[in-house]
Amino acid sequence: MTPQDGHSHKSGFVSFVGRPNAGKSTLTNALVGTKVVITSDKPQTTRTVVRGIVHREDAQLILVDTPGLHRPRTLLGERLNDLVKTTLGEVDVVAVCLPANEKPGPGDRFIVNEMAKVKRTTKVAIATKTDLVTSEQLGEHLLAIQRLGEETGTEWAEIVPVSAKSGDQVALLQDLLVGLLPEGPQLYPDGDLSDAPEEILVAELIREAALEGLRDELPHSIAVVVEEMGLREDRPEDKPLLDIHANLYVERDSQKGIIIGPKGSRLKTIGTTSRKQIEALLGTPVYLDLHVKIAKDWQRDPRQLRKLGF
Ligand SMILES: Nc1nc2c(ncn2[C@@H]2O[C@H](COP(=O)(O)OP(=O)(O)OP(=O)(O)O)[C@@H](O)[C@H]2O)c(=O)[nH]1
Repeated sequence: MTPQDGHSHKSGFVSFVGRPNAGKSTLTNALVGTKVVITSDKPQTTRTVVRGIVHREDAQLILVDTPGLHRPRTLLGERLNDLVKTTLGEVDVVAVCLPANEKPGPGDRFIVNEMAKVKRTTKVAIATKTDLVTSEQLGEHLLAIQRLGEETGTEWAEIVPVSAKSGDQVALLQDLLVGLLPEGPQLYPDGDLSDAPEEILVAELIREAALEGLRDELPHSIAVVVEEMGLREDRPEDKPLLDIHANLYVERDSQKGIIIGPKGSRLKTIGTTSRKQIEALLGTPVYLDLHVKIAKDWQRDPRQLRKLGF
């Protein structure tokens, strides 16, 4: 955190939100550039998925995904909404992408409203795709963004116009985002990371359903791993079915009994509840095959922890 040469190092998490096609992925790639890692399944917490990491001498900027916010209309119930809010609360900066060639609409307002509810996270507005508009139109757009902030009670730390396509202002945006991060050490080593964000979200939804109504130390003893996930073959195109095989790990036999419940009733509820949420999140009917297993004292065993995704 305080290297000998006196320069501070910053690190932190930034989440790009915005409705579909707002330009989040393109901007992520533009920021991350070619020399660094894109997409990984390494969760900061169990709720966030790393999309890309910007490695700099002075900072590490970790771009993470916010599940749920992309598809507000298919969200089911409050739990998924809570999931979104928790995720936004866990990052340092949340940046909403608002394409310059479209007027901010109800979808944008929904997202900015959700952002406004999360007090501690710094909020940034990014006007994307600036190459598609004239400077006059861009001026209008920036004013509209400012108004959207005022109307929703959102305080923008920055409003930044950028074109990921032409590269215009991308470096400036990177500097501004780094400037908003707290001091901190490098959090991720360089290296290849694979992409499995949906498995992690699915595991998290199952874990949440399993935690419902549990008290004391048991919640910390639960981990969920999605072993397999794939569309079932031989299904008609308009009737897809997603097969998910997942294991729910507990530490002790007695905990297994609690999770399963009388005649399997609790496990059944966990399966039904989480299946509905997964279907809402992924937009596909799901067949969920869920098993409870014992991983003895997994919290104290680094190898097991790694296997369980921690
Ligand atoms: N002209 C122009 N087009 C862009 C720019 N950024 C993104 N696009 C285009 O806009 C479309 C959507 O971009 P994405 O980056 O996939 O948007 P997204 O927000 O990640 O979309 P979802 O994954 O659906 O949430 C693509 O066709 C991009 O090529 C830009 O700076 N300028």
